Amino acid sequence: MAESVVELPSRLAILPFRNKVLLPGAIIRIRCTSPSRVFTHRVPHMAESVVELPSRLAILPFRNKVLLPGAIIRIRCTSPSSVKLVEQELWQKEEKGLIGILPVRDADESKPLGSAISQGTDSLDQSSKVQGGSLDSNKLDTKKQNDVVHWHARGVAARALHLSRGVEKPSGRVTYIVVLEGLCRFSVQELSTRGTYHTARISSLELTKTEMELVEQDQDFITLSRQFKATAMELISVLELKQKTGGRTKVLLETVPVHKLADIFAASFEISFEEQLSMLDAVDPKVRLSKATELVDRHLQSIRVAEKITQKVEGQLSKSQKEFLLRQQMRAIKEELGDNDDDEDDLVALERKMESAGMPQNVSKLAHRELRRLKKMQPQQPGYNSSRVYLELLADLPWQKASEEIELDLRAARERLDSDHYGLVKVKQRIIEYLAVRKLKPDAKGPVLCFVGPPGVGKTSLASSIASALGRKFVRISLGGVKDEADIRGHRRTYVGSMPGRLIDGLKKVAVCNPVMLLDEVDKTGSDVRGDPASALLEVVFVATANRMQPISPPLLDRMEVIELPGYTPEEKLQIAMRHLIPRVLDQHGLSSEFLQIPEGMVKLVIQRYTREAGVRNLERNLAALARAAAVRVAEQEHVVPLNKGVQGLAAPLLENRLADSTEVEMEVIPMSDNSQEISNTFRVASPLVVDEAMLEKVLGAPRFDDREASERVASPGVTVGLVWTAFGGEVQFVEATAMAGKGELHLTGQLGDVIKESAQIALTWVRARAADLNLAAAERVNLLEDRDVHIHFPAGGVPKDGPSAGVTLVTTLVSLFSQKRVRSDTAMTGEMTLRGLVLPVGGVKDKILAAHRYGIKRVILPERNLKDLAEVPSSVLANLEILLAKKIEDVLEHAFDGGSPWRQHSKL
Ligand SMILES: Nc1ncnc2c1ncn2[C@@H]1O[C@H](COP(=O)(O)OP(=O)(O)OP(=O)(O)O)[C@@H](O)[C@H]1O
Repeated sequence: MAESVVELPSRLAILPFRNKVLLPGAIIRIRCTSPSRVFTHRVPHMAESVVELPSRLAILPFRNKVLLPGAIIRIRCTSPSSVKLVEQELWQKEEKGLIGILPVRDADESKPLGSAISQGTDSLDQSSKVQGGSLDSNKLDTKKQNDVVHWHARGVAARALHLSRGVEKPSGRVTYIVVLEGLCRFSVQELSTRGTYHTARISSLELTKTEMELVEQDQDFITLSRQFKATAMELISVLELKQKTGGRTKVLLETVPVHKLADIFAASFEISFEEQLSMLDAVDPKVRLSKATELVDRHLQSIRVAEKITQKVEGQLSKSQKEFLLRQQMRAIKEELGDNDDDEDDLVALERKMESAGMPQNVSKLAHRELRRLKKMQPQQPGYNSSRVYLELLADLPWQKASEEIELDLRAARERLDSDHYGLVKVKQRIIEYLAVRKLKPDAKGPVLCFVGPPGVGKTSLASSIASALGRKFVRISLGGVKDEADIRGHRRTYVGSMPGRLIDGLKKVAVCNPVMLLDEVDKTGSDVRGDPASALLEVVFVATANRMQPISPPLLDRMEVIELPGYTPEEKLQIAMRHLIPRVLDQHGLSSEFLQIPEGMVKLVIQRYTREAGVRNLERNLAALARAAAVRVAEQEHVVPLNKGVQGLAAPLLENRLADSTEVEMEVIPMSDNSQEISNTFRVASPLVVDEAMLEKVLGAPRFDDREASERVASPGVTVGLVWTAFGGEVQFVEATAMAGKGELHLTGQLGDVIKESAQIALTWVRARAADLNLAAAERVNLLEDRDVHIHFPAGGVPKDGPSAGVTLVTTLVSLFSQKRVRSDTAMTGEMTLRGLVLPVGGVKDKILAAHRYGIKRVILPERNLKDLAEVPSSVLANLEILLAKKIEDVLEHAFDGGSPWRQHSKL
């Protein structure tokens, strides 16, 4: 490979590669199987200037065709005479082979043109002199004696660039394919036959070098060649644009002598035989140039004309195509609008839609005024579109369409609520009362019910139960994140980019005027949202949901009747799971208890180890994950695919084949119907899959929660277990404090509201003021000094915590920090405190106690004045908890520490 230059011989054996290229430097391994053809190829040397012609040449006649100098042509020789010629003159002679190509014209063609020779006899050795002009001759072939052909008196000497010999036929016949390159003109002095082919005595018609030099100085020649080159250049540029080629031709133009170029160009055009002959006869370079210029120019013009025509055609095509596309689009849009009538004017259609929309009179009046305005407008005019969209919307709204309110059957409604929801006794009772009032006084504008509670406690599903009890459609409108009231109410129509509000959108979506509309997350709207939708949309029954009451603006809250849904206890969750969630989840995954069983014990584990929420949303998700895993397993079971009858009839041969010959079973897709029972029956399983602990871990991962968390967190002094209330319901929160060198300042971290910051300041002041009463060793007392900063942190939960319920927790944390005594890890507390140490009651006690229960807390310290709230707490929860009541902060401290308070004596209040 390193050898830089390879010396090539002038002739090489050629191996053809079909659709493949071997590049220099590449290495390739091939298998040769075909009986070989032998190819040889000579690399052309365009630059070779003068060819030495012998005085005699073997002649290959070209019927009605001319080979011009510089042209390259590929011919197949099959006739015995030409095969013989190629064999003897080219194949055997290797590189020296030159032959003469002489045009012949069929005798029956019209009169010969230009110089021609006649070869009059069929005798082998006979020859005839050229007698100027043209002469008829009989062809040599004795069989065709009578066929008269005209031999042209001028020809072109050619050499073979490429020769290939075809495989010999059984008959012994061979064929040759020859690529010939025309070299120079000659004239025939005498034509004779040698064996089966002709030879001729010839003389070259090429100018000698000196003659050529003389011509090149001729002013006419210079002008002509300039003209030719310019035209040729123009042609090349045009072709280049069209085909992105031409680079090589440009090079030719610069390197090849212009009189040769004339031939090359002429040879590449499709011109008549007569023109080819006259080109061949143009021995004078000036004549040749002017003829070639004319040809090139003609070609150029014809390309231009052709281009113009295509452009015109293309233009017409694309215009009609464009129209077609636009029409298609218009039809699609019309279809979308439910308006298939192609010819109908859009506005007429709109008007008709408005007529049938059943708008009340005042609306209809207004709409028609708008329509009149619209009709006068141009579609391009600003405002046209918004006006149209507005009218479309008006026409689309369900002014008259209503679900027929069924006679409200309170007993059925109660049954429905009961069957859909476990527990929630008070909530359901309140809903029944609400429905009863509606029944007695259907037009009464009842309050908007607002379900408030943490996520996943059933707010949405209660609202949808109300809808089905009333026999109405249900639509949920999410108000989360709405900042601008216009988002709900809609923009003023004149506002650019105005849109209907979410309520109107919702109405359009359900397409009835009296749905039950759930305003979801009213607490998540900006505080300036205050309108009263119920007063505008009288037919609609509104129900709202919120996670917390506090952020709801008071005017809005005023119009709603709040029903609080607290979180569930683990026992309630278990019941909800067994009775509602598991059947629903199985159903959703096309399974039944025949396939998957989740025992109570396992559901308990899911509740304890994988969820710690107030509602059942994550519990439902985890159960769904188990069902998915089971569905996969069922689908994978190989031996249990007996299909039910209906399907079997259809798929039996396929299945039989599959089962017979392979381990892979391709199952038929069974159309899913609403009735999942039917689907389940299509497979029969030997035994159901029963979820165990191993499967829990495999599917749900390692347990996410355990009861040891509290004891681990409070292992060091300065940490306490507080109970707080968040948007997710009650939560257990570990409050941590530490002290360090500083200026006696208090640092607080965690997402905290102002009230808590105040509580922390009060707590620190209170403890520092009573430093003397703390039963502390000198070393520990150091933490209380004024050169110490205190840092308190409320970790975990990205939920801002506010509300004044953390006072007692903060004091306990600080006392633990300063006394270096640990609090009890099984005890959680809640309560606010005054500067003087009195414990005040707090809200959300039920939720907080539920949270403590979820976390496995055993003791809860509560303000004494929250005692009454315990009535709300399910007894199953209370049975597992020790409730300790505190009146003063000292009571809290007494209960919080192992072995009593680190207090020396109760301080005087
Ligand atoms: N008491 C219950 N009995 C039966 N299923 C319940 C009960 N409570 C909740 N669920 C079920 O728990 C799932 C979550 O309930 P839902 O979507 O109504 O919660 P939500 O309170 O509206 O939550 P969010 O505030 O996140 O919208 C639903 O599938 C619901 O049917």
